[in-house]
Amino acid sequence: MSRPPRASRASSRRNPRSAAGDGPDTLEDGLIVASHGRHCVVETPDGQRVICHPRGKKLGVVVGDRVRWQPSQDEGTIEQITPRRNLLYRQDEVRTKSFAANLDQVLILVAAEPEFSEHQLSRALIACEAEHIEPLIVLNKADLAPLFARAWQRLAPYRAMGYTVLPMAAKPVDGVVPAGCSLDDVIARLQGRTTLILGPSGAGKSTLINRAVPRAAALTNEISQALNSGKHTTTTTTWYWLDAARTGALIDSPGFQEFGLRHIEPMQLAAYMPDLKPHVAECRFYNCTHLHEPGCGVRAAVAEAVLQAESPASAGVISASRYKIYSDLFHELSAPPNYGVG
Ligand SMILES: Nc1nc2c(ncn2[C@@H]2O[C@H](COP(=O)(O)OP(=O)(O)OP(=O)(O)O)[C@@H](O)[C@H]2O)c(=O)[nH]1
Ligand SMILES: [Zn+2]
Repeated sequence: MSRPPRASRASSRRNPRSAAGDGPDTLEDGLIVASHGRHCVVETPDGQRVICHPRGKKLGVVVGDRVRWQPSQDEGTIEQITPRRNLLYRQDEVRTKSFAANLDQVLILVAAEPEFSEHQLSRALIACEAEHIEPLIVLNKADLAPLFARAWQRLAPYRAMGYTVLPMAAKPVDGVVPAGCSLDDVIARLQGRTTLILGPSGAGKSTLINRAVPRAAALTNEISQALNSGKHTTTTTTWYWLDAARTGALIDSPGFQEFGLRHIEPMQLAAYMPDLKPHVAECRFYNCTHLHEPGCGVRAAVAEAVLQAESPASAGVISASRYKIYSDLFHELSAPPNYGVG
C-alpha cells in the first residue's frame, strides 16, 4: 500500500550520481498520483510522496503522468512530462480540461437504477476509442431483477458492437449475490493495469472502490488535506494502488460528469462508433457527414433497421438512439468553441 503524502527532505533521496550539479541530471523520476489545480502529489519509484508544483503555467500535469522533477527543500518542482500514451479530458458547462493520462482501461460503471444515460455512455466509449483505451462496461445492482433486465437489454447494442459488459451486484439488498455477478470478478479485471473508474452518482462507484482499495477513503482525506487543507475534497483526481507490489491501479475522478471530446474532428466521429464504422465504406461521397447526403451507407443502415424492425442487438445494426447521439455530437464538435480548453 502506498504511503500518504508527506514532506520528506529531498536531499536524502537525491540520486548520488547526480548530486553534484543543478542541471537536468539532478532530476528525479516520479508518477503523479493526485492533482489539484497548481498542486500535485508525486510518488517516487521507492514509494515516497512529495508535494510538487509544475514549473511554469503551461506545464499542465495530470494524474498518471510520468514526470521528471527537481527536489527543493520539502517540496519539488516538476520540470518535464514524459510523452503520454494517451490523455483524457473532462468537461462541464464552462470548460474542458485534461485530467488523466497513460491508462490501460476505463471502467464505465452503470446500474439497474438510477437509469443510465446512453449519451454519457457513448461519450465515454468515443473518448476511449479515440485514445485507444480499452473500455469495460459494468452493470451493477443485478439483484434488482426487473430493473436490471431492462438495463441489460438497453446495453444489448453495446454488446453487439463488441464491448465487454459485465453484470455485478456489489452490495445486493438481501446480501445474496446472483451467480456470475460478483464484485471480485470485476476487481480481478483490474489487476496489473491502470484503470480509470467513472460512473453516474448512485451507480455504486464508492462501493466498488472501497472494496478494491480498503484504505481509499482515508487516503483521499490525507491527500486533500495535504493539497488544500481539506477543502475541495471532491474534485481531486486520485490514483490508488491495488496491490503492495504496485502493479495495478485505480484512478477515481469524483464529480466526473462528461468526457471532453472537443479535440475530436467531427469527420472522425463515425470511425469511433463501431456500429457506424462499417457502413461508412458504403457511402457515395468520401467526405460524407452521414447527416443529409444521398447515397449514405450510415443513414441507409438506420432506415433499414427501422423498416425491418431489426433488433438493435444484432451486429451491423445502428439503433435510432445511437444515430441521434452521432448527429448531436457531430453538431457539438462542429460548433465554435465557447469554453476554454486547458
Ligand atoms: N440493490 C443494490 N444496491 C447497491 C448495490 N451496490 C451498491 N448499492 C447501493 O447503491 C447506493 C449507491 O452506492 P455508492 O457506492 O454510494 O454509489 P456511488 O456511485 O459512489 O454514488 P455517489 O456517492 O453518489 O457518487 C448505495 O445505497 C449502495 O448501498 C447493488 O449491487 N445492489
Ligand atoms: Zn454517409
